[in-house]
Amino acid sequence: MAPSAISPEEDLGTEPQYVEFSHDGAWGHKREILKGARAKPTFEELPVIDMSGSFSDDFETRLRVAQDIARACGQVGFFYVVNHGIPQELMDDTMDAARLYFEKPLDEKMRDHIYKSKDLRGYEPVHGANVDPRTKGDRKESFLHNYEPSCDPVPPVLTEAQRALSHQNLWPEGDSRFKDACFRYDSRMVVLMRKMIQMFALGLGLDEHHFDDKVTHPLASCKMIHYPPQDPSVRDETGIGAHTDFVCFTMLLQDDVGGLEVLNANAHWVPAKPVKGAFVVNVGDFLMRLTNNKFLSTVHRVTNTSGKERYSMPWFCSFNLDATVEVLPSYVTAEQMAAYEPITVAEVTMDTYKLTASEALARFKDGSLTVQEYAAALLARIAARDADVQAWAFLDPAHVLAEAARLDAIPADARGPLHGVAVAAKDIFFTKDMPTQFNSPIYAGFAPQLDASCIAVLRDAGALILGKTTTAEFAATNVGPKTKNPHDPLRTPGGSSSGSAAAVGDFQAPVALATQTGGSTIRPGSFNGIYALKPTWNLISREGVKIYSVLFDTVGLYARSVDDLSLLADALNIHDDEPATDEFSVRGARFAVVKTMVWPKAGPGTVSALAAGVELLRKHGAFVDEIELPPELDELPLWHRTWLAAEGRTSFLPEHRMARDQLNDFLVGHVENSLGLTRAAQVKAIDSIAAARPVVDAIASRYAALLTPSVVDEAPVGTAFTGAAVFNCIWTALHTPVVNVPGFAGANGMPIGLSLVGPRYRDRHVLSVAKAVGKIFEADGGWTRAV
Ligand SMILES: O=C(O)CCC(=O)C(=O)O
Ligand SMILES: [Fe+2]
Repeated sequence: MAPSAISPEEDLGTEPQYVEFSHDGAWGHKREILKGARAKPTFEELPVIDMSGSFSDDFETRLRVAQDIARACGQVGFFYVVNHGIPQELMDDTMDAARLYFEKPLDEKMRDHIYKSKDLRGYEPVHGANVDPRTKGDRKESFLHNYEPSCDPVPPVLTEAQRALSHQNLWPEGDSRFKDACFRYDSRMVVLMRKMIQMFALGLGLDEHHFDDKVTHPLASCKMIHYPPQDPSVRDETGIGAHTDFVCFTMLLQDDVGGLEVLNANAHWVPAKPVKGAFVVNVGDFLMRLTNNKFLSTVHRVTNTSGKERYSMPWFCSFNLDATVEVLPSYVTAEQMAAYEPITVAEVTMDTYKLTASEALARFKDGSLTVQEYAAALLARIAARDADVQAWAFLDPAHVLAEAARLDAIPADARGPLHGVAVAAKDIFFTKDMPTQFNSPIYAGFAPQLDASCIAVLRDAGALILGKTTTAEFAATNVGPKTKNPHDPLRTPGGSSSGSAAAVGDFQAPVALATQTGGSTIRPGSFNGIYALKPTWNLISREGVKIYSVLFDTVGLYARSVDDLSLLADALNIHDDEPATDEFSVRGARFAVVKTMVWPKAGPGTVSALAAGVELLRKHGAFVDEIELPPELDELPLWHRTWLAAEGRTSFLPEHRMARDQLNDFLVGHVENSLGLTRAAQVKAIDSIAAARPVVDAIASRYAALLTPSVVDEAPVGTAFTGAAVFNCIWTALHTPVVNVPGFAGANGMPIGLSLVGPRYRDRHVLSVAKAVGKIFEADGGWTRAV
């Protein structure tokens, strides 16, 4: 059957039919269409409530209005209010301001795009939103701004914390008339909102002022909407898909065109016909929560088949961002327990981009977040930070949102274990839907139509591949791409997985794919203050990843929590022989600190981080031995370098032949064997490494993990040089699993991590150790994440 967003009650057969809608921010709720004998008593029109009595000095008069409102909220969830005190002229002027705004050329409006604002304020073009995932998007453009305390006739006094929470608007540049018009309207609407809240309180049997202190600086926003006419024969497009409003309640101003429809209990659509001078008021999800479902957050939609342009302006009302929404005690009974946990407005509306992958996944599962909302929050974060961080080699927001809509449309029981988890991929992993260019001019515009093996596995598990992140050329040089360290834009994020580490460190993606041939996963992990896993070599397939060294290249992972690394490890089928314990205990465990043969290179930051790490482990009841690797392994770094040159000589031959002048000198040197290395020396190097592996495995097996530096020091200043990999290439050559654990700080406050190392194929064990150790290092290591 062709998808249909319009009039689902047509073609009713004997099978039950449903209307689907989005509720509490998630699509997939449904209500059965009931006809004839099965129909329940329900509303067929929306009540009109005269507000004039609410302004009376007489309590009984106010109470009567409040009771009318409460009745409407309980039976319909929608009503008109007239005599509300907002002058008609002000309504008309604000509508005119909206019309004028939408008449501007698209490219001008796109300068105000919501993705340029961290709080998703500003302009959203036609099809930018897609409430009903069966359609190609909402046929509407809108401009969203929130009420600003400065236009409040009762200006709130905000604490520092409240100011930090508040949402920032994005106003069109050089258009103060538009902004002034919005402020004039808001300064009256916020007063009406407070009056309405008092009526709700009274109607709910509470003191009239019960909620007053929750609306002193409310989260209130005004969305100006323009619905261009839609073609009635186009079935996969609608004005706005069926939904309930997320907020406490909405006060909607609409023009005389019509098109808003409200779903009654029989799943029939009742038109909310335009009534001159009236607001259409509807209950939102928060008010439904407060009243333990007594007030109805009613489903509604807009289809504009009038042939005319339609304009509307919902004013969305919620409590203060730091106010708690909890079920009113008077609505909890022995028969009816509280249906909702207490939650602050901020918790439900903000900082979605900060969720870890595991947290986001839990919210997709409980239906409180859609992948589309999550993707939009990440895109907004990216838009707000991209000029400073520049982590992306390729990112197409429209494609990300389309993918998110596709994922939202998957029925709950068919969703994968990584459903909706957003993954950033270093631009050396092939992606079938995005270019893959290795930061090499030779491959400009290159777009293999195939996913790298691990991308295919992640996608199959339901991951949302966000985009491609910057890399050093072919992930094979120390020359940084454009990317800056999110903790200090004057410093390198490290390399070669520069963009992946910076994106995760900057909350632009919860997790990312990296690779390591020398120190390309662990070093940026340390520089950006995140967890990094370099698994046992070839545990994650490298098929579809540009090759530097077959024997060293290792696919790695980034996250801001060990749980997220484990989540990815599950999806990538990474398992030890013996299942790792969930609750590894540092107390009583034995660690070995290994300074390694390159310790003289350690800077003051790493010297003190390692000392602090040892002290913290001991303080928490661990035994820490100080050990040395056997002296016959002293040449490991040299062997690594020698063998790498052998493989580089092979790997970059095509580029050398095709475009030598566009290839980095270091890689040209590989192909031309500029170091004059003999094959005999290279064979000896790799054989010596191979012989060292079981030796080091045996040492590592005696301990919970080896503790060793991740870096020389904090990220150096400048972005041209990505830093030294001396502390990493040893473990890359040895193929051992390594986890960078953040928590320490250098002389300039930049993050420094330490590496935990285990024997080969004990990756899950090392992760479980890293989880326990990470808690300690993050709590007391001296560095806290603040970007
Ligand atoms: O435009 C309308 O009439 C309704 C808009 C709406 O429901 C919304 O933006 O939530
Ligand atoms: Fe709505």
